[in-house]
Amino acid sequence: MTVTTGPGRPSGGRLRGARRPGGRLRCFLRLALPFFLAREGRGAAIKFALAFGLAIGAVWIGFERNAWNQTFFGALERRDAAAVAWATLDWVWLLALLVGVSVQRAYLERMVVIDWRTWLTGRLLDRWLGRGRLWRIESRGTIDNPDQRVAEDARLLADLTVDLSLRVLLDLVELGLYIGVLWSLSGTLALPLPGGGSLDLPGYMVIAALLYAGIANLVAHKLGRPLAGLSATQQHREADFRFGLARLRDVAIEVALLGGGRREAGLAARRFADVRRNAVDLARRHRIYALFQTPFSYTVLNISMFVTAPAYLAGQLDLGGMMQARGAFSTVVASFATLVFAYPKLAELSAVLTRLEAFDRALADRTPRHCPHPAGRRAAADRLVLDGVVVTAPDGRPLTLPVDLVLAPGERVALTGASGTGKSLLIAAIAGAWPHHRGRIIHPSGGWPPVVITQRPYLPMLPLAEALRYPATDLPGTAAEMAQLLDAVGLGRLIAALDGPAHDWDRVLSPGERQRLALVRAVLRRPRWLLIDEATSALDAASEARVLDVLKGLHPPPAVLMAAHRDTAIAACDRVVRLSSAAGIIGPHRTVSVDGSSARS
Ligand SMILES: Nc1ncnc2c1ncn2[C@@H]1O[C@H](COP(=O)(O)OP(=O)(O)OP(=O)(O)O)[C@@H](O)[C@H]1O
Repeated sequence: MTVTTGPGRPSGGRLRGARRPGGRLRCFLRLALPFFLAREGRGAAIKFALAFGLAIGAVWIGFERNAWNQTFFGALERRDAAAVAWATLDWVWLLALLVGVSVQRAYLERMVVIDWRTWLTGRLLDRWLGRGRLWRIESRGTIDNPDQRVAEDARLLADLTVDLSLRVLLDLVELGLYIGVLWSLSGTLALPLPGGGSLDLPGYMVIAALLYAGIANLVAHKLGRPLAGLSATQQHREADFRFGLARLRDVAIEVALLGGGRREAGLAARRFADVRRNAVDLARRHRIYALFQTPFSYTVLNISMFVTAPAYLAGQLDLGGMMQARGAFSTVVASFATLVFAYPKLAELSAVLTRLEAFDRALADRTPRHCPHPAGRRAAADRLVLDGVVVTAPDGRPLTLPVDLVLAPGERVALTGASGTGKSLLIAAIAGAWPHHRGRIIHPSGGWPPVVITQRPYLPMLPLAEALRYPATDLPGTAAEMAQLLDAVGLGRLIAALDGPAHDWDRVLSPGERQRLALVRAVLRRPRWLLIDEATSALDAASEARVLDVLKGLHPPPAVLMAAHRDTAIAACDRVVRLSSAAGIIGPHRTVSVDGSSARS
């Protein structure tokens, strides 16, 4: 037995778009560290190390190709045909090696992305769909499109982190390798001073390369900073647009009957206009960025010529040496200016982490599925007790007046009240799915959690027998029992479909048929506590009578709390609790027995 009390106002309102310093990095570490400690992560780490090793191999080949400049151009300068021919053969061999290494490296890199994404997706799914968080997050409405954060943001995070981390590591290796080469080729430049004399500048090419790349990094940061915010908005609007389209499939029949196709096209076009508007802003910012990045990329080689020319003119380098120094200079600049080339992707990564950070915080909600808090208060007997329970909206606004109720095993109580008085939410609160309530809900010690039948039952796209066992996979109910129950509720024609193919049952069955299947499913679970939310509202009188007969004939009889409007359903219960909305009727709730006498509950 456990007691639940409402947690009061949610703190979820801060989640949308909230940012905290270092939050993105912490969020990344929270997601990444457990992966590398898990078995899958260790396998991926080995693949990453191999990909990195191959990438270093490619750097080494590049290094050899750079040294090849010296050999080839030296031979050319000496007009040594044989040496030129050998150098050409070397070039072919290095190229073949480079192709092999690069292809295998790209493959391993993709495999690491797949492993990382698989683990990440599984973890996000487990956390999102576990402990009743799916509904809690949905009911607060503070996280937009969580489905797309699992599908799209996890994919982007895996892609971008593997790509960027490999790139940064390689840049560091290249930088270390080529700085030494460039330093040794630079020699010492004697800078003439205005008052006569000169200033000796050792390793001047290294200093020039680092200065040049450092300034480029600063400019890249200045110009690229707005890209992160624009990328986040783009991902958000794309997700809204996709969700709107996907939702249309669920309401296709209603849209068709209402003749709403054109209007829906207009609404979708309006959402797409939001996508487009931000995409244009993003494209403009990319253009500004490219106005800097493109000339930077194209001019690195030329600049390297101007920087290395003084050493050639001073006779410190021959032509081959100058060509080698030129290659080394470009590589040092390109590796040190890693920000310039990676900024657009870094901005995208930052946007993804901003979205995942808010999601991650919502997923950190530790409210237990069925017994929020405080646990430990015991009921005197095996009963469900509601003590002054007020159901509230997520913002704390009361939706009902205080409800007192005691439900004993085997009892059947009807919950009535005008539409919108909070019957469904009270049932959800008792079941632990609606955390917004005050007062105490004391759960019974045995047979809890209850089995709940909702007004619009959900049947997963599985073969019918499996859909009837959902969410369990191995209920004790046999095929014969299922068939008997289907027959009892007037759905004998579906017996043949029990082990047939999966269908989208929401589409191929009527609401009344789905309600009857939901009752069969609940009975198969042999409930001790049954919460029913207008589960016969779509049935004709005869079908409803059959369903109520099944309910009354259960042995041992479960305790039933049934939200109902119809007299027939109410008559099947021992007592009635009438609910009034907090905004409507003022006065105490009354428990009324069906024979007409009434008593304070
Ligand atoms: N997520 C929500 N946030 C805020 N208010 C909500 C939310 N869900 C429902 N409500 C409001 O709570 C009130 C009670 O809703 P509920 O569905 O429990 O009524 P009900 O008595 O079951 O109605 P009906 O008999 O029509 O099924 C309604 O006024 C509804 O607008």
